[in-house]
Amino acid sequence: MIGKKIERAEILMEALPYIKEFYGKTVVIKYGGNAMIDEKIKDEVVQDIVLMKFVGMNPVIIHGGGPEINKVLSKLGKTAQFNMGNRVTDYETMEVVEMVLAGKINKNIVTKLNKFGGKAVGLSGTDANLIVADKKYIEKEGEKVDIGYVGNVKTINPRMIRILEKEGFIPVISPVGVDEEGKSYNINADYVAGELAGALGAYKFILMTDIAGILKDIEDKSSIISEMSLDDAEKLIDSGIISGGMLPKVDACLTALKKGAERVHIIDGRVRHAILLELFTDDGIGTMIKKADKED
Ligand SMILES: Nc1ncnc2c1ncn2[C@@H]1O[C@H](COP(=O)(O)OP(=O)(O)O)[C@@H](O)[C@H]1O
Ligand SMILES: CC(=O)N[C@@H](CCC(=O)OP(=O)(O)O)C(=O)O
Repeated sequence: MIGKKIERAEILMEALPYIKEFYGKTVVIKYGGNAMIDEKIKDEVVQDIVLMKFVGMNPVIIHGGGPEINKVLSKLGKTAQFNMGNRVTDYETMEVVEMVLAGKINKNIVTKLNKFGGKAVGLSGTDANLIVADKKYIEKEGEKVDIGYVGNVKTINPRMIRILEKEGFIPVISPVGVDEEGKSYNINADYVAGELAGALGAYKFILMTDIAGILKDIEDKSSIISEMSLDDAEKLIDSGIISGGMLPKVDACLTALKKGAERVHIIDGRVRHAILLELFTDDGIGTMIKKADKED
């Protein structure tokens, strides 16, 4: 299978015609917790990202870490609870979320990028007010449900990202937002990534998860849809084919496209060299969503 044996150098040979097209362009990569299965795969992912930087692209990483948060909560005797894809976040949970995301996971990715020759800087939404948030409520049967310290992205202030990009750094961002009073909020990393990709006008927005892409039939891996328009994606949501954990992802993709990103891709981050294969091979490995059918 493509992706199993092919090595970075071979992919790069295929990538050569694309490299000029990507030069100086921002590529936002959402690295989901379920795609971070082991240190070896993580090492390979970060090496591919360093390579992207070396050939002139500007990768910006926004990471998740849901499974790791669950692990720490369970050690503290707390049960993880979700409502419409959002973790119900009381004060103690918020402290854990911030420690795990902005502390453990962020620093793990930054350290790896630096170890493999990149210059990475870790940020959370509180740094330079990068992600300004307000409290999110869930609407259920006409009622507003309070789910604690969970935020909506209100504004993205991308100035710090631009400064870091210009100086050759790779920004690594945790999905923690801050409000005007300095209160921290937990935000689903897919949503933050979509808003960030939109605000940065990303040339590519890549979501790395633990499934091949958008499937017509969730039981059948071969039913992957390799390309679709924004309208197609909205129809698949309405028909219920896109559901569960895929919903916030596709929502994030649509936000990114509507707010300024050019192309979005959903890929299986556990596949070796998944990002390079998606960007630099004609067929790609996942699902690409673009604004309209007419575009090339
Ligand atoms: N049409 C679809 N195609 C692919 N996956 C889907 C679809 N509809 C629902 N899903 C579900 O979405 C899940 C991906 O979301 P999730 O597990 O929350 O990812 P992550 O942890 O990376 O944020 C898949 O594992 C699958 O169960
Ligand atoms: C509000 C909310 O649900 N926040 C998420 C933030 C982390 C995340 O999104 O991580 P993944 O990308 O690995 O799922 C959480 O607490 O799990």
